Amino acid sequence: MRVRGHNGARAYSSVVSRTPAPWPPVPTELPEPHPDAPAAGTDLPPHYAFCFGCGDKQGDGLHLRAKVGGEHTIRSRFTVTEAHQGAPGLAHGGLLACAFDEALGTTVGHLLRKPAVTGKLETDFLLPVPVGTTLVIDAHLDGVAGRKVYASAEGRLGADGPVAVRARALFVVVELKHFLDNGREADLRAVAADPSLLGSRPVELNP
Ligand SMILES: CCCCCCCCCC(=O)SCCNC(=O)CCNC(=O)[C@H](O)C(C)(C)COP(=O)(O)OP(=O)(O)OC[C@H]1O[C@@H](n2cnc3c(N)ncnc32)[C@H](O)[C@@H]1OP(=O)(O)O
Repeated sequence: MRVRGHNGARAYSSVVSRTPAPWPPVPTELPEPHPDAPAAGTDLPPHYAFCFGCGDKQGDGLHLRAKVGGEHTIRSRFTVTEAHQGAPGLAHGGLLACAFDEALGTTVGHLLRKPAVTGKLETDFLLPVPVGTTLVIDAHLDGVAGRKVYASAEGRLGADGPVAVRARALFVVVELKHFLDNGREADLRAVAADPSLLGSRPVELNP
């Protein structure tokens, strides 16, 4: 059914439907984790010190921490602080989406051990997330079709709490050239000078 957006543009009601579309949207294979993928129970260090999602050097970042779960899952946690507010005392939805981007990207990167970037990220916000909450995000690698990698996640208000956010994402596997060609030179040089800024990486980078 066609509906009209507020600006008169044509839209399709399926875009805003709560009925989930088939996922993954194309036929995929679910590969075995890479032989060098970290074992279940491994705590994963930040992948880049200045990453807003996980970096230690981002004061008001999310400081997400991740641990390998089962074969295709990684559990991440982050605690919502005052710096993450959208409405008084509540997390900003865009920052919650950032947390899921990070949790899903970490899952893809560590289990496949290939560099990949987010092509598409969908979020369903089911419950408000108050400041002080630790959001526990369980992310799952769902399937691979060529360079396209599909992953999904749900985030709970505490480990045993209700699901507050769900997300699904498409990642696209890229060459290292993607980062070298597009990254700001000063930051690439900083990493070359101090490789420890890249604390956890699925492949060796040598910018
Ligand atoms: C241990 C490591 C932990 C890392 C955690 C990091 C978490 C954070 C991750 C990020 O936030 S990454 C930053 C945000 N993302 C970007 O900056 C990506 C910007 N986009 C691009 O650079 C390019 O558009 C992209 C590399 C995604 C694709 O360009 P390409 O020219 O390489 O590929 P192409 O456009 O041919 O797309 C490849 C396939 O993906 C499909 N595709 C790409 N974008 C899509 C999209 N948005 N929706 C649906 N399909 C999409 C595309 O149709 C195609 O499908 P087919 O193979 O079937 O033809």
